[in-house]
Amino acid sequence: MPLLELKSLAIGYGHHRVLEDINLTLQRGEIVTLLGANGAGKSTLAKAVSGLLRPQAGSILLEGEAIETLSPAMRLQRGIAHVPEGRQIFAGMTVAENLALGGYAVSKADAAAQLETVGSLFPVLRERMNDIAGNFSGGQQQMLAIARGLMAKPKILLLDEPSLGVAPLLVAEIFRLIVALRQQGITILLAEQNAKAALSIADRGYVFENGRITLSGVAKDLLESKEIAERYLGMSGTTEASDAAGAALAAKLRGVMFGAE
Ligand SMILES: Nc1ncnc2c1ncn2[C@@H]1O[C@H](COP(=O)(O)OP(=O)(O)OP(=O)(O)O)[C@@H](O)[C@H]1O
Repeated sequence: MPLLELKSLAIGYGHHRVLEDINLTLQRGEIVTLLGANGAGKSTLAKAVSGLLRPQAGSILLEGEAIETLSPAMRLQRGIAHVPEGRQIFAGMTVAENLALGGYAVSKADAAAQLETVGSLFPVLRERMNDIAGNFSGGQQQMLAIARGLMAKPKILLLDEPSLGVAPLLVAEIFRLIVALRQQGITILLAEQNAKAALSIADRGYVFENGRITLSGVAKDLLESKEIAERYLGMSGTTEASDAAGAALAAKLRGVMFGAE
């Protein structure tokens, strides 16, 4: 049974339908990336999973149990933590205060244990516990946002554009950190515009276009397919689609684009 399963999900804002017929699975221990251009609906999907948006149709199953009617707080208690786009840290508060808020839903003992884990994952935060978060660089604020999410002891971490507004050197560190989180047993759903970086650490990926998933597959195959890279992921200069998997995906892409397999 998948850890998380989205079935025929439709999501939107009022009468504005953004996503239609979304079917997606997340297995325990996976990093799965959501790819697509600006406005493709990646954040919208993340909000529906964490409960900030109610789906208009379809279901969301966590370990086989429907959760689409649960509040965000209840989903957090069940193990889904959302690290939103733009970080949304409490800029006027200290690092320690931000982390304490992240741990509000777990027991004191769990929060203390998570604080230890977070401290060892982010030495830079441990050293600056009493500093005001708003004075941090973009990358450090992103680390704090991830750390705050971890304080809830999640099974699933929804990371929305963690590389946005972060200096290149720190971007690499953040992606390394995501891999380290998976090694600690956390399952990750990663929405990213930095498709190449996301696919290079992910197990699988889903491509969003025109409100639907137009393509999904093993991250390595998506990364190696030149056609997909150029047409769907906005990347150029990647290597030829040299193997059978890449060619198969390219054929599928032609099917998607021209309505024939
Ligand atoms: N609060 C809102 N009310 C109405 N429409 C919205 C709202 N938030 C997003 N949208 C619309 O939903 C669509 C998908 O936006 P979304 O933010 O999910 O895309 P995205 O793939 O995450 O892109 P980005 O990386 O730019 O955030 C867009 O057309 C956007 O204008």
